[in-house]
Amino acid sequence: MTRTIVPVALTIAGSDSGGGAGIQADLKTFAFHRVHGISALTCVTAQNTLLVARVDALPVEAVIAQIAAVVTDIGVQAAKTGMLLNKQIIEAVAQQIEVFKLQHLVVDPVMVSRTGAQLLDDDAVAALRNLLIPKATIVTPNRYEAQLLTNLQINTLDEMRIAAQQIYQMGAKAVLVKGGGMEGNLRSIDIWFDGQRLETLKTSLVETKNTHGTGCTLSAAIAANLAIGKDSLSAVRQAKDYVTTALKHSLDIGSGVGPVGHFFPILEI
Ligand SMILES: Nc1ncnc2c1ncn2[C@@H]1O[C@H](COP(=O)(O)OP(=O)(O)OP(=O)(O)O)[C@@H](O)[C@H]1O
Ligand SMILES: Cc1ncc(COP(=O)(O)O)c(N)n1
Repeated sequence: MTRTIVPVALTIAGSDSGGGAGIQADLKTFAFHRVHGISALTCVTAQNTLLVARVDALPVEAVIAQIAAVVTDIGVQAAKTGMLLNKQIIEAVAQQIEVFKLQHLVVDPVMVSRTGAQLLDDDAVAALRNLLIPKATIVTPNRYEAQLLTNLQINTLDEMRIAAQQIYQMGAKAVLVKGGGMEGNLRSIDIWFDGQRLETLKTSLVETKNTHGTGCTLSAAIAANLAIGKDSLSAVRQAKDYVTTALKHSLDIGSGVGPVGHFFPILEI
């Protein structure tokens, strides 16, 4: 029997019981890209389209064991981090990335949910900045996260550009400052900086309130594209197109902020 060769991507993130963000969004996104998804769960949220009712962290040892189990046996072409919740988990994840020399790493510095809940402890921001961002192939802060990382106020495209350049100095190979949390037309514009190229990436603006999971979906799609072998900027451009399509097919479920439609309708790649 011949072995099927399939690209593999790892997500290290939290569970969203509502199925719109976190591990659930990541695995759907990997599957859409025909990449086999493997996962290490960091925490379990009781969450819906309205709120995050509760968060339970997994023991650090459980996070370490999951990463070790999948990486040592299955192997991985690209990885992403999402909700890491606390300093201890960030330290353990950073260490595992080093031990297993994980390449093609997308760091999504998840801090607050679309419904306003805090998803990262206050004392964990420094650990994220010092331990994880320097290991990132691409780091993908949204407006709020970029503000917290840089201590800048970000209201304009130029301020997004300045933030991207400052975050680049923290050691990531490339930075994508996302515009979803900006006002008006800036919502569909992201800024890319890799030390040389400062690019403005723009897609059509989708008018929908159902934007839950856009950031998780984007970083997972970037990781999937890296696992397939695309270069970083092409991986980001194609991932952004995928998120735009998923937003156009977002799901009006629940009574709050619904999720993007990862598969609806089933789209051709
Ligand atoms: N209304 C929109 N129309 C088109 N693109 C959008 C819209 N809102 C967000 N995006 C795009 O979605 C991607 C994710 O950006 P966003 O700033 O929403 O991330 P985020 O805040 O981390 O998401 P999350 O909701 O998962 O926390 C970016 O490429 C952004 O440009
Ligand atoms: C487990 C988990 N991970 C990430 C997010 C951020 O996504 P959003 O900002 O769309 O709520 C979330 N709400 N839950």
